[in-house]
Amino acid sequence: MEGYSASEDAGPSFCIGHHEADRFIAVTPQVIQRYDMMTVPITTQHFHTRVLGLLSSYLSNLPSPTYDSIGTMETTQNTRPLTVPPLSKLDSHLTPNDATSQLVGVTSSWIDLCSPDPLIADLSRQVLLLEVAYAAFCGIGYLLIPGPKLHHGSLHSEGVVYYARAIQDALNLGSYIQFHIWLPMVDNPELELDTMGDLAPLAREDFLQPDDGALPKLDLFGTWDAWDLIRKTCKFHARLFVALSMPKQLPPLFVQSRWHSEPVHLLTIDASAFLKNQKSYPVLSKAHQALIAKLMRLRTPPWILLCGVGPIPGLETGDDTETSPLSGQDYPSLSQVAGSNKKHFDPTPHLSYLRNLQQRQPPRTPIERFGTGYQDYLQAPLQPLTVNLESITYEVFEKDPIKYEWYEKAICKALKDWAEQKKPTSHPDGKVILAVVGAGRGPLVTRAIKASAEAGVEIDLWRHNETIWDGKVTLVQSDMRSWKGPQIRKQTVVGDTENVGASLGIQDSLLYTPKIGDNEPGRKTDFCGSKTSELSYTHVDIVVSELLGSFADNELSPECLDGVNDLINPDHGISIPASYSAHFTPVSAPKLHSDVMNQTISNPAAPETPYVVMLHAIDFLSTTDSPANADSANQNAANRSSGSGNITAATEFPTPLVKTAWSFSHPNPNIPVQSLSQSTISNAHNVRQTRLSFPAQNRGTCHGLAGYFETVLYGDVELSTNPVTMEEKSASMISWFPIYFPLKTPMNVPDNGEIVVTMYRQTDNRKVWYEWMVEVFALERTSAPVTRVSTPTMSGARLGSPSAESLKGKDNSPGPRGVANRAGYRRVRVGLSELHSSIKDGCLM
Ligand SMILES: C[S@@+](CC[C@H](N)C(=O)[O-])C[C@H]1O[C@@H](n2cnc3c(N)ncnc32)[C@H](O)[C@@H]1O
Repeated sequence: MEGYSASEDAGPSFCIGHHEADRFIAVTPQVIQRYDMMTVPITTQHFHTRVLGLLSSYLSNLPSPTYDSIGTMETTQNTRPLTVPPLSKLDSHLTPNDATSQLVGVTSSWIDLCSPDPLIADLSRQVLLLEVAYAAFCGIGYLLIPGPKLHHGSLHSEGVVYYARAIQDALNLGSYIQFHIWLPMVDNPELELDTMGDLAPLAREDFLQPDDGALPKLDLFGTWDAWDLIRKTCKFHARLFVALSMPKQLPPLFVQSRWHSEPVHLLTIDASAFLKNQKSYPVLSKAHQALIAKLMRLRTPPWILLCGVGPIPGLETGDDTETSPLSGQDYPSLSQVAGSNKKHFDPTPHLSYLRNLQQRQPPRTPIERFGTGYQDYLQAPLQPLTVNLESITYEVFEKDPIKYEWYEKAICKALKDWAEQKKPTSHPDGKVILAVVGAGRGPLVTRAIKASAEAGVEIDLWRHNETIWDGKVTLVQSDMRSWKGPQIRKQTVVGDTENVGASLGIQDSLLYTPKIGDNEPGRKTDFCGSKTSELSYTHVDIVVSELLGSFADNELSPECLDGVNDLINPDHGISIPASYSAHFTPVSAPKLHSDVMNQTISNPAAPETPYVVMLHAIDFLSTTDSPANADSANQNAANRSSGSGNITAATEFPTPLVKTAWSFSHPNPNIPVQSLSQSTISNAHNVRQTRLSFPAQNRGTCHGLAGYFETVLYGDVELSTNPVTMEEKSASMISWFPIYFPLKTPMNVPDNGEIVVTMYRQTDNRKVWYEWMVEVFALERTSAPVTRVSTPTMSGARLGSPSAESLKGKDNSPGPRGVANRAGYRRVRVGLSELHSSIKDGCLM
C-alpha cells in the first residue's frame, strides 16, 4: 500500500516463558528475570509420595476385583472410594505472591485420568481437582494440564472420555482459570512412556485387556481426536485451550494446519527440538520457524514455553553471568561472532534465539494490517439496498490498493477495444456513454475519467458531477432499477415547459442541482430550455458497477444489474464486471463454531446466518495436495534446512479444493419478459442451485463452509478472493473478507471420506437468501480392490485404492459423479445436516 513501510509494522510480539519439569524453588518476580512468564508445579514431590503411599497401603488391603452377580466389575466393592486428604503445607511451594500473574501452574503428570482401573482414574481425578482448587486459591490464572494417556496395553483412547469429564469438573472449580491441555502434535505410542512413580502402571491387571500382540501405530490425528473429544465434552468451553508441544520432527503440513485451526494458546518447545548451527548455537529449522510465524499471526498468538533449556541462570545454578542477548539478522551472525573480541557467553541462548526470531518476523501483508482485530470475527452481512453506507465505510473501501487499479485497467481495455473494433456508440457525437451505477463517493468515476484519458477515447459519463471531475459527469440520484437511462439531445425544438426530471426519467427532487459557481456552465438552461434541441433516451455503452459481496451475488448485484439490463446498448454494450461466480469449500472452524453457538443464545437465527469473516483459524477439509507425497516431501526438505533466512513456500499449508457454486453474467440476454399482470417482478431467473462433492483426505470435523468469489471485470482483468486464485488474479486486494456458512451441529468426517454440499440461492421476489445442507459419506469396501486402471470416474481420480490421492476431485463434479462410483467401494452416508436457511436475514431487494 502507498506510503507503507515495513519498518512501521511492529509485527507480532512473542511472550516467552520457561518450564522446568522439577522446579524446586518458589517462584518470585526476581526469579522470572528475563522471561515473560514461568511454569510452577502446583504440588511437590512430598505430595506425590504421600499419594503413592496412600494407594499402596490401600491396595495391599484390597481383595482382587470380582464380578458381581450381574457380571459387572464396576461395583462398590472394586471402586470403593479412596479419598485423598487435603493438601498440607509440605504439599505445595505455591503461595499467592506478586509473581502470580506471570505464573502458569502445572498439574501433576504422574496421574492417569484415563486409567481403565476405576480406582486409579478416580484417585487421579481427586489429585487434579485438589490441585485446581489450590491453584484457584492462590490466584493462578493459567494452568497447564498434561494431556490424556492414550495407550493402556491393547486399549487405545478408551479413557479419554473420563479425562474429558474430569476437565469439565476442573473448569467449574477454577472459574477464573484458563486451562491448557498439553498435547503432542501426533499420537506416537513409542513416546508415551511411563516414568517412575506414575499411577498408570499401577492399574490392576483385571481391568486391562489381554494383549492382542498388535503393535500400536503412529496416528497422525490421534491427539487431535482426543482434543476434539475433550472440547466437545466441555461444550467448546471459552476457557479451554491447547498447549501444543512442538517436536523436533514436525508432522506433515496437513497435520500442522489442523492444529493451526485450534485454540493453541501455548506452544511448548523442548530443547531437543532445536538444531545447532555452525557455532553450536541453538536454532530452529525453517519448518519450525514457518509454523511459529503462522501461529503468531493468529488473532490470539500463543505464548511460547521453552522446556528443558536448563535452569534459570543465577538462581537454579548459582551462575549469575549477565550478558546481553545476541541480536542481528542472521542469528547469531558469524561476523558478529568473528568481529567481536569480547567472548560472548549467553546463559539463555534458546531465549535469545526466539527474541531474535521475533525481530525477523516478516511484515504483515496489507490484508493482515487492514484486518487487524478482525481475524475470525463474525460480521453480520450488510443490507445494501435498505441501509445507506456511512462515509467512513466508503473511506475504508477506498483504501483498497488493487480493486480500483484493476477497474481502471478494465475500463481502459474496454475503451481501447471499443475504439479499435470501431464499434458504434450510443452517443451521436461518437462518445462512448459510460455509466457508473452504485457509485458511492465516486472513486470509480475518477478511475473511468483516468481510463478514458489513458485510452484516448472520449466518454460521456453518467454519475455525479463535482468540481474535481470538471463537469464531465452527469449525476443521476436514484435507484438504478428505476433509472430510464441517459439522454441525448436531438436537433429539434422542445417546449420550455419540459422539466428536467421527466427528461431523465426520474423525479425532479432526486436531481442534483448545481450551485451558482459550480462548473456547469448553463447546463440547466441547456438541458430543459433549449428551443432547438430535444432530449431523448439512449443506451449506455459501458455500465460500470461494484455491487459484489463476499459470495459474489449476496449483495444482490444480479438483481440491481437486471434493473439496468435494458439500458445497455443491445449490440455492443458491456458490463464491467462482465461476470462473477460464487465458490466454497468445507472447513473445520472450531472458534467460529463456538462464537456462533454463543450468539445463538440471544439470536436463534445465528446458526443459519452467512457471516462475513476474515478467516484465519480454520482448516480446509478437502485439499488438492497429496498428504502422503507432496507434504511429507516438502516437510522433510524443510526439516533439513536450518538457521535463519526466508521462510519458503515449501512450508505452505495444503491448497484447498474450492469449487464453483454458480455464476452470473451481464448484460443478461436471458431475462424473461415480465408479465404485466403481475404486481411484482419475477426474480426466478436469479435462482441457483448446486450440489458439489469434496473428497476429505483426513478425518476431521466440518463446522461450515468457507465462501469466496471471483469476477471477470473485462477480458483478463479479474478480481478474486478465492485462496487458490487470489494471488494470481488480485493479490493484496483488501475489500472483501470471505463468507462463512455455519452448520448448527458440527459433522464428523472419516478418513478418506466425502463431503457433499447442496446449496441454493432462493428468492421470493422480495428478498434473496441461501440454503445449505451437508452430507458426509464414508467409503465402504464391497469387494476385493480392483487393480486394473479403467476410465476415471472423476477428474484426477483412478479406480482402485481409495487413497487420498485418488479421491482428489479437481473438477466441479457433484456427489453422483464423485467417489461413489469407484469399483469395489460404495458410499455410506454417515452424517446429514439439517437444511439451513438464511431466509430470516435474507437480503431485501
Ligand atoms: C460496494 S459500494 C461501491 C461504491 C463505489 N462504487 C466503490 O467502488 O467504492 C455499492 C454502492 O452501490 C449502491 N447501490 C447498491 N444498490 C443500488 C441500487 N439499486 N441503485 C443505486 N445504487 C445502489 C450502494 O448504496 C453503494 O453506494
